[in-house]
Parts: sequence; C-alpha cells; structure tokens
Amino acid sequence: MALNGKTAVVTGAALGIGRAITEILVQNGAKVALLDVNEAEAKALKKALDKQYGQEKTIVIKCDVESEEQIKAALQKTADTFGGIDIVCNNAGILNEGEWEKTVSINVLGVIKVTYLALKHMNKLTGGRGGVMVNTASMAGLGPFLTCPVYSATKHAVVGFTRSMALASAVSDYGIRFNAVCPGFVETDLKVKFPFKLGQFSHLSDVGKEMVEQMGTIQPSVVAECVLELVTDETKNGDHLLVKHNEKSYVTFPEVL
Ligand SMILES: NC(=O)C1=CN([C@@H]2O[C@H](COP(=O)(O)OP(=O)(O)OC[C@H]3O[C@@H](n4cnc5c(N)ncnc54)[C@H](O)[C@@H]3O)[C@@H](O)[C@H]2O)C=CC1
Ligand SMILES: CCCCCC(=O)/C=C/C=C\C/C=C\C/C=C\CCCC(=O)O
Repeated sequence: MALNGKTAVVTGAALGIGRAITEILVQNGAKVALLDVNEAEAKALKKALDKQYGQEKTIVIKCDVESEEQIKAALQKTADTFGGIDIVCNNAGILNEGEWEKTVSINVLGVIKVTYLALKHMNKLTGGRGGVMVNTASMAGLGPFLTCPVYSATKHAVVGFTRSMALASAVSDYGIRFNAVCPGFVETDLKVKFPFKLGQFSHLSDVGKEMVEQMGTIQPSVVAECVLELVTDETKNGDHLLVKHNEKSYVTFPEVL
C-alpha cells in the first residue's frame, strides 16, 4: 500500500511513539490528522512538519479518546478536510496503576471507540474505501508485567481485540486490515513517569528499572518503522510485530480456536 494520497488518523500524536508514527507517515506521503489531548504539543509538531512538507499535509484536532463525541467530530473533520480516511493508528495510551479505571478507559475503551467510529468511514460495505488500522499494544500485552497488572491487562485486551477484528473484517469483507505493534521499553515520557505511576505497586519500581537495564530500550522511530511496515504490507492482517532492543519478530499465537 503506497501512502501517497492516503489519509491517516493518529491518536496520541503529539509526543513519543505517536509523534514518530506521525512523522514517518507524513515522510512517506500520507496526510495526517494529529489527535491528542495535548493541543500545544500537537501544534508544535505540526509547525515543524509544515516547514518540511507544507501546511496542507497535517491537521491538529484536540481530541480525548475517552469522549465518543470528540472522536466522532475529529473523524468527520478529518474526512471533510482530506476526503476520507484510509489509515487509523490507535496509539494514545497511559500507564497509571493508581488511576487504573482511567487506564482501562483510555487504553481499552478508547481503542474500541475510535475503531468502531472509524469503521463507519472506512468500511467498504458502507461506502468507505477500506484501509488499515494499527494499534499500539505492548510486550506487556503478550505476557505479564508484574509492576503494572492493569496496564498489562489493557494491552492484552488490545491484542485480543485486534486479532478478533482482523478475522471479523476478513470474513465480513470490510476491506480493512487490523494489526498491532508490541514494543518493549521505549524512550518516551511514559517511561520517564513510570516510577510515579505505579500506585499500590510502587514498591516494585526497582524491578521495572532492572528489567529496563537487562532488556535495553527502543527509540520511538524504530517503533514507527514497524507501524509503517504493518500499514504498507498488504499481506498483514491480524499480525503483531514484537519490537525489542535491536530485534523485531512477528508473534506466533497458540492455535486454541
Ligand atoms: N513507552 C513505552 O515504553 C511503551 C509504550 N507503549 C504504548 O505506546 C503508546 C504511546 O505511548 P508513549 O509514546 O510511550 O507515551 P507518551 O506519554 O510519551 O505519549 C502519549 C501521547 O498520548 C496522548 N494522550 C494521552 N491520553 C490521551 C487521551 N485520552 N486522548 C488522546 N491523547 C491522549 C498524550 O497527550 C501524549 O501525546 C501507548 O499506548 C503506550 O501504552 C507500548 C510499549 C512500550
Ligand atoms: C516487558 C514489558 C514491557 C512493557 C513496555 C510498556 O508497555 C511500558 C513500559 C513503561 C515503562 C518502563 C518501565 C520501567 C522504566 C524504568 C525506569 C524508568 C526510569 C526513568 C527514566 O529515566 O527513563
């Protein structure tokens, strides 16, 4: 799938992994709607991209993925501005074991809300052009992350949702592929704030630090390259790309169903 002439929506686009995803999509020719609660940082990113690629390549839309109303309006504005939606990157996410209900709300309900509302624009059966959605899960969605049980549960949910949507879409002929990226520790604000977001598990903070020392870290741009692969490779549907320090591999799941 070539990105020239395609339109993408990236949630949590202002910082970290979302910022890198936005940059790589624009570099490769897509027009991108930057959705984020942090409008100031999103605007700063747009300004930088405007200089290199021109103002018409991006729009910033303040959008909280907890709000169906805001998501609906953001997707409509994207479609009206760019003439449709081809790519959705469900990337917005938090790690906060103290505010674990909010973590579930953003990481799970946010992904589901954006997906279902974007389907209405993209589904070939309802007049859309088809396309691809790539969700930012985590290595913590493939196995336990003892310092953050709720965060890990939300990422397992994203993996299960992505795999199931991929099958539902293929069987229903929606013309939309669903994939996920599962990174280890990435150098972003989320990682920096980690020791202060552990709630009742703050006594395990050093375990997280030791894991980082053993496993190493990943730059956001490396994760973005993996997202680009999942967007452009049309053979990928229901696929999960595990990204480790200096290594990436597609996940093989046990055949239970
Ligand atoms: N940093 C890491 O080590 C890893 C992060 N991830 C996942 O990657 C995704 C991005 O995380 P990072 O870039 O590390 O975090 P970050 O904290 O650097 O950036 C997150 C972005 O999402 C935005 N955001 C937060 N809540 C939002 C909401 N309700 N609606 C819209 N935007 C919202 C923030 O304003 C920010 O721009 C998350 O889903 C995270 O779980 C996955 C694996 C590893
Ligand atoms: C094996 C599970 C990988 C999970 C990756 C993920 O989704 C989120 C990771 C979040 C935080 C990173 C964990 C520990 C960080 C440890 C120390 C941070 C010190 C602050 C700093 O300077 O970076």
